[in-house]
Amino acid sequence: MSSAFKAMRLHLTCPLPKQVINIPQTLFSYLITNQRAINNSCKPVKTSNAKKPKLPTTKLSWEERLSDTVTPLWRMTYEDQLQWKYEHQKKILLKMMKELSQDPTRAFSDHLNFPLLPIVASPVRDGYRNKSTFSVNKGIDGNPKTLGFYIGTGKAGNIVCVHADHLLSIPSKHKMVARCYEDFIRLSPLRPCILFDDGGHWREITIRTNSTGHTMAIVYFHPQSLTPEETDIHKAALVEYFTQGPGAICQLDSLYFQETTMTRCSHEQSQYQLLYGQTHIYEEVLGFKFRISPDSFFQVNREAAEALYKTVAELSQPCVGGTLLDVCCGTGAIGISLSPQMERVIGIELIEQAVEDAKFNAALNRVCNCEFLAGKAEVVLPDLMGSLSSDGGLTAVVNPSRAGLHYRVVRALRNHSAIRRLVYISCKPDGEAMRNFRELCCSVGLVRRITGEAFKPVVAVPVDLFPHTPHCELVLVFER
Ligand SMILES: C[S@@+](CC[C@H](N)C(=O)[O-])C[C@H]1O[C@@H](n2cnc3c(N)ncnc32)[C@H](O)[C@@H]1O
Repeated sequence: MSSAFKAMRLHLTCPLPKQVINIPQTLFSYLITNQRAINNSCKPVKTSNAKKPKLPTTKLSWEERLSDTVTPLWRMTYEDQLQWKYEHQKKILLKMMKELSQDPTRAFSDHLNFPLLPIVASPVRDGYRNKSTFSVNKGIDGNPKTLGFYIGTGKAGNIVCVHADHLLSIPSKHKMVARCYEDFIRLSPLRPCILFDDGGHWREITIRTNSTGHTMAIVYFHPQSLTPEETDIHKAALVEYFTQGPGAICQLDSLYFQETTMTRCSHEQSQYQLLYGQTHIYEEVLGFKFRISPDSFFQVNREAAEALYKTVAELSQPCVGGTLLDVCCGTGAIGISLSPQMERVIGIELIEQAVEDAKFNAALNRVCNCEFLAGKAEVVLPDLMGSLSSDGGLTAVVNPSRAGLHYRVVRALRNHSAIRRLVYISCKPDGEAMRNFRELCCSVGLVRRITGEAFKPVVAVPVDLFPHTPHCELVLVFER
C-alpha cells in the first residue's frame, strides 16, 4: 500500500470531529407551523423504496472512486503532480504551436520556441479550497438527501452522490457545514430537488471561507409551487437550525438563500437573500483587502492566488507606468494588486456584484487609479478602445472563464496598436482559450475584421492553484 493511500485511509477514518457526524437531533425541532405548506408540496421522502445504486465491480471503495474523479492525482506525491502538470502544460503549448504553424503566412515553428518556465507550486496542498459546492442526490445507500459530489453521469443514469469527507482539496469546515445541511434537509419535510421538474426543493449548498475562518453558506432552493409565505417557513427553519440547532456548531458568519429555477443564476436574475449575518466575506491577498459578495468570483486557493498575481506582476514589469486593462476582473484582484506599478487600471467584469466589490475594494485599499466597468467585455471593450489614451503604454491582462474571450474582445485588443504586451491567464488553455490563441496570433485578414498586427507567445508560466487535480493556471505572455 502506497504512503499516499495509507494517508487517505487515515483521512477516511477520521474525517470530521465526532460531534459533527452525530448531530444531536433532539435539540432541534423543525418549525413547520403552516400545515398547508406541508400538504401542498411536501411529499415524504421514500427512502425504503429508493433504488440502491449498483456497487462497483472493481475493488475500489466509493470514496476512492470519488477521489479519482475529483482529485485524480491524489495518489501521486506533490512533486510528481507538479512534474505531471508541467508536462501536460507543455503538451498543450506544443498543440498551440502546431495550430499556429498551420498559418502559412506566419513563420511559426511547430516546437516551443519560447521559454516554459518552471511550474510555481501551491504553498498549500490540502484543504486549500475557500469555496466548495456540494450537490444533493441519491447516496450510496439510496438516500436521495445525500450531500456530496457525483460519480457517474446524468446521461448514463448512474449518478451516485458520495460524501466528500475524505477529499484532500476541501477544508474540514466546508465538510462540516455540508454534513449539517444534509442533516437539516433530512429533517425537512420538503423533498430534495434532484431534477428540476420532480417537484423537490432543496438543492446544492455553496460554502465560502476566508483565511481567518469566517464562513458564508449559500443554500439554493427550487420554489416549485410554494407561495412566498410557505417558503418563509422553511427559511426560518434553516436559520433556526444554523443559529440555535445542531448547525450552530458551524458558526456561520452569513447565511444566504437563493430561490432559483435555473442551474446557475446571478443576483440580478434571482436575489441572494441574506437570511442572517454579514453581507460579505473579506480576504487578504498580497497586503490588499478584498470584499467578496456571494455572486462574485474569487480564486479558490488564496495562497496560490498570491503566487499567481506575483507572477503576473513580474511578467507585466516592462509595462510599468502605463494603463492596464484587466479584462474579466472579478472583484478587481489583479488590477488592484498591480495598481502600484501602473498609472491607471481599467477593469471590466460581467457580474454586477463583483464590479461593486471591485469598486469598493479599490476604495477600501485607498487605491485611486482603478476604475471598474460592468458588462460583457465583448460589449464594453470595443466601445472603450477608441477613447483610450496610449500615453505611457497599454497592457492587457485577460483572465476569462472556461468559455474563453469572445472574438470581439480579441479583435478589439488586436486592433489597438498601442497594446504591445498581453498576459493571458487560463485554467483551461486546451479549451476555448486555444481559439483565442489562434485569433491573437493569426495573420491579418485570416479572421474577420482583425486588422491589427499579430501577437506571438514569448513566455509561459504554469502556476498550480489546484493540487491533486489535473488543473493549473497557465500564464501566457504574448507580444508584438
Ligand atoms: C476566472 S475569473 C477571473 C477573475 C479575476 N481575474 C480574479 O483573478 O479574481 C473570470 C471572470 O470573468 C467574468 N466573465 C465571464 N464572462 C465574461 C464576459 N463576457 N465579460 C466580462 N467578464 C466575464 C466572470 O464573472 C469571472 O469573474
